[in-house]
Amino acid sequence: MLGPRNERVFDPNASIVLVGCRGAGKRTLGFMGALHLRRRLVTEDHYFEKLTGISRGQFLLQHGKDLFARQDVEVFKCMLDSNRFGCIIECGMSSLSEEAQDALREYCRTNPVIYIHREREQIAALLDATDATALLKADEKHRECSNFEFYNLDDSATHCVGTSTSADCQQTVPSKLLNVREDFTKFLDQITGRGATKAWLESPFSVVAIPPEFRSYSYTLRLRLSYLQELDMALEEFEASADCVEFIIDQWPGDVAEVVSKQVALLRRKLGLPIIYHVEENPRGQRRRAPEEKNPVDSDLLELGLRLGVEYLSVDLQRDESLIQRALRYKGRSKVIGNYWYMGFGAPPWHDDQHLENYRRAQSLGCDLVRMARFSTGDSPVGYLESFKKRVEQTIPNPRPPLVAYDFSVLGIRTPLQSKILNPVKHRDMDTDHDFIAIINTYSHSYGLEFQQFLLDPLEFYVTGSNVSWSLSPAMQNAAYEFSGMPHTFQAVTCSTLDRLTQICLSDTFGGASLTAPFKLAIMPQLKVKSHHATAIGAVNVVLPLRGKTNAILDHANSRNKAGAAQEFFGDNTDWSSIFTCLRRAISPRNYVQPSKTTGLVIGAGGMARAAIYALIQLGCRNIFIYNRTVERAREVANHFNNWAKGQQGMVVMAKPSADGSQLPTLEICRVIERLADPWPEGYQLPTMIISCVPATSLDGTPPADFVMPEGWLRSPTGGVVVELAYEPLVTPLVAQMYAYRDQVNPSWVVVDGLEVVAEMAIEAFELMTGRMAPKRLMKDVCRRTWEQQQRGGGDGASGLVL
Ligand SMILES: O=C1C[C@@](O)(C(=O)O)C[C@@H](O)[C@@H]1O
Repeated sequence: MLGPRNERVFDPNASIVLVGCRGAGKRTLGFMGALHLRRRLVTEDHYFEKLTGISRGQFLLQHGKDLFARQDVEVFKCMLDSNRFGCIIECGMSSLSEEAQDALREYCRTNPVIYIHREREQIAALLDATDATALLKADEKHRECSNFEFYNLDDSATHCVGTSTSADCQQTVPSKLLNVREDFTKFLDQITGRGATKAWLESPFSVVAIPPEFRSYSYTLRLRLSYLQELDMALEEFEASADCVEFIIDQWPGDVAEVVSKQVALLRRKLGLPIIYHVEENPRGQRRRAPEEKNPVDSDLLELGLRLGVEYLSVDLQRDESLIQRALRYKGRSKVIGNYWYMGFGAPPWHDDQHLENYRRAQSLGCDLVRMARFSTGDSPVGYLESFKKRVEQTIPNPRPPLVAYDFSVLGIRTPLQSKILNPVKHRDMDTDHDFIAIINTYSHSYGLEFQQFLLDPLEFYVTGSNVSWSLSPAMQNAAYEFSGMPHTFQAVTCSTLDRLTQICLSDTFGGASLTAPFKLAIMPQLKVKSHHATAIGAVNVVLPLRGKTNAILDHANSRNKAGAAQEFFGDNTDWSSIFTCLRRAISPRNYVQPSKTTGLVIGAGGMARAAIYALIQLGCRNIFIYNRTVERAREVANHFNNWAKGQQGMVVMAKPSADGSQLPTLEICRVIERLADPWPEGYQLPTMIISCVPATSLDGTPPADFVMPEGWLRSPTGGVVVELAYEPLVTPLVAQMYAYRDQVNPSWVVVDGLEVVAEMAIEAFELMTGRMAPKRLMKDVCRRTWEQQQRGGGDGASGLVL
């Protein structure tokens, strides 16, 4: 039997509609979404005024309630109709009327309509107490006239970006909406289908570029709703414990849709992993349900998962046909995993034709993956499963969905080596009675086994350059290897000749290296492949060997963590991306980049300054100023990027203010400021993003760069972000100045210190070099602790070989 047509794949540019109660956060999300997808934001209020010439309030006053209601619905329909593509449409209260809801239902056939909701108490607190209950009741109707939903999780906690000491959380980000933006933009990428392609194009060796089912080994962290409901541990503790998380719904609380939506939102935010959404048919410890009861409930729950835009929906193919068909019809951009579970005694052995038949059926239904698990009493030697997988490959034509297959017993999955992908694992602190399949296997244990069985190899990684003995990278990387069950080593090697570096790289056990001066530029000609970012900047700081058997990038990416001869190398630049990440994280919504207005300032003209300029360009900033003591060097850097910009499509032609105030078009995106005593250039906004790329202490006997900002340049009324790259000392003159300025003049400034940036660099380098998700919190913590030890003169910090 063939699967049904997928009814929820829309034109990638189809306008996205946001509906929901007042106070749910539609306007803010609409604004974020429009910026992210570079679309026009259409709001109902504004559209009403555009069409009628007066505001809704005025219309109501002038024409009375009935005429207003009529007009409102007409405007609403017209708004949807005339903005079918390229917009984010924020609906106001009109979406509560029946006629508007009919129009939305119709719109759902061609466009995503997202129901935005959040904690009911929060909405109620924002509403007038008299109408709160009625409004919230009416709001539930939005579920029936939308095809997606987004749970807008509270983001009111303050966040530490970088801290001078980890305890005091000095640099609190003023923006409360940091996480919301991250959550919502990822959600939009998922439902529009641009996420995977974007990740792959941006950085093919990044962790997110390869979906878990196409990685050489991948693991699924199994988390049950019943377990999560009782959890007394922060979800963050589960970070980097797998490649994806399987959320298993194994109980049905009264307000199940709310509970499930919230849990999905929490998992997304705290773990940042793709979600497999599974609805268990017969959960252990729960009462047995009759088919008439469980089929409609579970079918609705499956649809809820799809509405929440989960990456994978897990559907049991032994269940009711209409439930399966409904899930497939509604799947949208989610991938469907078709399951066959043989849970009890008497499961057919792997050489039984039944399994092949099952696989064929899953394939013809259009499942994206097939998962088969059978209860084993020791009746089926491991070789049988291997033969079955070979049979699938030999007898079933392509495209064959990836296969996940394993045996399990009363002790859980028999061996994590049985299935290469989506191996079930649990968290190390989870009691064994919480999951009957994962039971004892954790990610690090399972991944470690791949090395013990020689399927993967211990490798050597380095940070190298002429002055690396104080690098914090060895401590961070070695902690991350240990966490992930990898027997790799990472060391600092002081060396300054290319010959010596090449010797290191050509070793069969070379895994990759972080580079510092003098190699960032010198190594460029030796690299077979470079990321386009590295080419644009003209420098690399991470190299890794290419050991794939073919030229395919996927092959090279999946050959990481394996030894062998390598003649070719890949180079990337994580200096820019870590500055980018830190800026993006710290910028407040009021300072979101507006290409024609926002200005950035970079201090310095070395390799890091280039990376900082590139980060600003990638954030959309087109007015970048450079200040450097040696003006000539600043000019060279500005010329480099202005020339580069000429060759780029889509660089906005900017308006340059002329002496008489008129605007002249120009492609110049970088300009040099010659003197600190100069006033901020006329016609340009004051900078809201400032990155200092000069060492605070001198390494070579020249006087230290004790840079501080001229007060006149700091007058941005909305504040901004200052990123300091130096961390010796951590509180540089600039950081000290900004703390004082924030306390005394404008609290809207955010300061990101050098340790935050260097930890981010190490995190990104780890992910590029190993292809595994980094334990970010652990690495950040080790970074600060090691730095503190070094300050106290502890021996553990400074290390490394001199070659
Ligand atoms: O600046 C840094 C930090 C670093 O030198 C380190 O010690 O971790 C590694 C470099 O690749 C990076 O550019």
